Amino acid sequence: MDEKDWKQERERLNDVLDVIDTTAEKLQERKGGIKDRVLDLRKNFWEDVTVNLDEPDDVIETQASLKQQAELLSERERSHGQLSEQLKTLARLKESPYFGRIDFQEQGEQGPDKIYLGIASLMDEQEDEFLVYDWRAPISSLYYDYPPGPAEYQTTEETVSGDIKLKRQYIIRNSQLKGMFDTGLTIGDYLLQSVLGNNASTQMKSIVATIQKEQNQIIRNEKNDLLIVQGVAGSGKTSAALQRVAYLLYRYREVLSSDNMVLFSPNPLFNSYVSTVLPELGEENMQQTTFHEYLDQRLGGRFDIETPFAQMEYYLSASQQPEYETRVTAMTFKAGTQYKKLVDQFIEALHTGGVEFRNVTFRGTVIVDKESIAEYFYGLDPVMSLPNKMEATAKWLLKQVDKYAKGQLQEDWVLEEGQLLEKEDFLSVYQQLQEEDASSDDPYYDFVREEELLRQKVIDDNFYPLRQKLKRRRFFHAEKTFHKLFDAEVVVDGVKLPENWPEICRQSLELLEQRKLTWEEAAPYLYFYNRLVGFQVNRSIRHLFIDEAQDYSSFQFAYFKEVFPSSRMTLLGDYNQAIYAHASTGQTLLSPKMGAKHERITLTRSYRSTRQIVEFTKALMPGGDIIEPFNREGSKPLVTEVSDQQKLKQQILQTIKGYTGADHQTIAIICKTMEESQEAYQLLREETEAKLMDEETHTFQKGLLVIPAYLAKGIEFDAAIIYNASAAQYYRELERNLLYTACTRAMHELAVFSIGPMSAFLQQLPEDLYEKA
Ligand SMILES: Nc1ncnc2c1ncn2[C@@H]1O[C@H](COP(=O)(O)OP(=O)(O)OP(=O)(O)O)[C@@H](O)[C@H]1O
Repeated sequence: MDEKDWKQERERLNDVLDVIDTTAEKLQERKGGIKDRVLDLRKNFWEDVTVNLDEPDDVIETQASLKQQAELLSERERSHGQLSEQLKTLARLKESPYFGRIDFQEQGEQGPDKIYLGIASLMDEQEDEFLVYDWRAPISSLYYDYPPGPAEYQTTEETVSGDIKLKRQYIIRNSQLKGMFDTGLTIGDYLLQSVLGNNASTQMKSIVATIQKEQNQIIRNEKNDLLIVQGVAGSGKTSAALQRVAYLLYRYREVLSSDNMVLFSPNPLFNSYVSTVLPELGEENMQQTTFHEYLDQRLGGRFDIETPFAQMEYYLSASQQPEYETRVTAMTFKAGTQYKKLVDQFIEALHTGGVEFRNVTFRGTVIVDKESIAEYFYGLDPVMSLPNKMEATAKWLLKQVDKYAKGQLQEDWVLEEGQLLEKEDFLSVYQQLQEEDASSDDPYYDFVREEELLRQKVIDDNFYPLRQKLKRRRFFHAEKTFHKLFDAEVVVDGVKLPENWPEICRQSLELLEQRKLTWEEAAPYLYFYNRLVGFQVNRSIRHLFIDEAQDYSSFQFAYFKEVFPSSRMTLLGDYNQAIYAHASTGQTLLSPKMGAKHERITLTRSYRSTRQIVEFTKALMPGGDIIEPFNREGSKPLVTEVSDQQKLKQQILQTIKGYTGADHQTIAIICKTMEESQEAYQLLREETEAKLMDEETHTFQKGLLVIPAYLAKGIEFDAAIIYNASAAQYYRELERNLLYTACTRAMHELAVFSIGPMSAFLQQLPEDLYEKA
């Protein structure tokens, strides 16, 4: 690239910056004008409305006038809001107007078009030419998908073919052109190198300038309702998912908003970690939640729901406890399709009998007893669905309650309670009397009518909670009905039950009776409950994203499909990072055998860690040879065996010192469990400023952190220290995955310690992959 190129590019950049400035000035002026008008409108709102309530026609006219005025005001307020958004985007563009360019010669056209790509589009002052194209525009996909040479892109109407003559990248910071280079096949290894070489951040960054071709396939994917992404650790799954949200918001901006999208993420810490990416791109964040939060909203009032982390903690550290094996088998079995089949069969059987009902009582008197409810329920047309039967029964019961309530009107207690009503209630009775125009000349009539109204008020108030309960289907006992699933006499047809099913049943009942819902039972129970009363279907969600999808069970997935029937789904995950007990059977949502019709994209390139760290971590996994490191050099991981905890402490302190000296700003000591994290924290707290991260931690900070591996999921650190990767700690297959997950959090440095002999997973690694201390 010669001086002439630099001169031209600098001049162009200055021209674009001028346009940004003038556009911003114009918008600012318009915004000021609108603001004045909004203030005026608010001030004079009532003066500009004709208020006349004399005749019915006048009332209608007044209403129309009010509506018109309110619409005008909100329309102005909206344009004011939109202008503010546009100004924010311009401010972001000014900082760095574009990051790439392609010169594209369309077939049959003369001379190539210069297409500059940025985070938003910008037009020239005459508004007839794009100075910058939004990275999500159809033509921009050329930049991500092709090296120079023949290329094509898809618009909504057609495929446009041509030739890319040039592909160039820019580094523009603070409105200054700091660097540029022409690239070949991949989008500048150089730029990617420099981005990936930076220190880890406590917030995820947008990757629009360096999206890789295979990631672009995920971002712009529109073919299937179900997209499954299996990507190795650090391959950019989460990054691609977030850019995909931004892309969809752009592509369907007329019909889709951030409220129509939801991301299920592994933990609240992760939620805050990714929360800045979309705002950085000028988009609002989608809804974000965790599955536990979601279940807790639905069932939290009735049960104490175990968190997935508590389940994991139990799985990893309670092996000495009685009944451990039973519980672990339950974790696996209840996550799978066989258990779903069992629950489905159980629900089917409830069509003919088995639902437990409650007496409907009022002040200790049974209005309708449970036997009569059962008789009514099971007397309904057998072809009706269970939710319809529930609805019909609720209606019938409400009628019975109404009848009973009428009968109570003249009872003494009603009058007695009437005396205790609040002043406001008397006032409202009085007002009602006046409205009825009943305050006749006959004082006796007034007296009688007043008492009647007071009695009615007492009855309404007293029966309100009961009516609400009936509407919420509390006339049947969901929990007791569910307990029957674990009764010996449940008939199962074609379900492969685990050998220790009787023990599982006993344990399940014990837990349920204490109102404890284990993590493996939570989704099945909610599914069961909804099959009885009807699913609260959410049709407003159009796109559902599930990150770390390998951690969800097929039962949970089945639940998602019921609740979000109108939603497209993107599942992203890595089966090598499956760490929950149910994955021990080898089946996860990402397994190639997934039944539903779907498209599958596999990412094998790992961007997060240095080549040396990737070579080390890939060797930990069977089949890991498909993992390709991105070429970024660093030092080999360090593996150290020590004899006891005091030696471990010395070594870790020394390693931390080295890392801090090398300017690494986020250093994580990753432990197997929370229990071990507490131990590590106690060991180091006096000599360091370590912070302990737990389930309750919602934001992640710089510095030295002590964290269990399952909370570090999805997050990355400049340097990772594995606290104790000993043979005693990591030996089961899922612990291999846990160790892999922990090690793959490191971007630049990795140190693995072990008290006593190291885990067999490490022992089998070729020795040239690490330095041994
Ligand atoms: N195209 C890219 N350009 C720049 N950085 C990238 C790109 N793709 C991925 N990265 C970086 O690689 C790191 C890993 O990305 P991300 O967290 O999205 O991966 P992941 O597949 O979700 O990882 P894991 O499964 O290990 O949690 C991040 O720092 C991300 O910014």
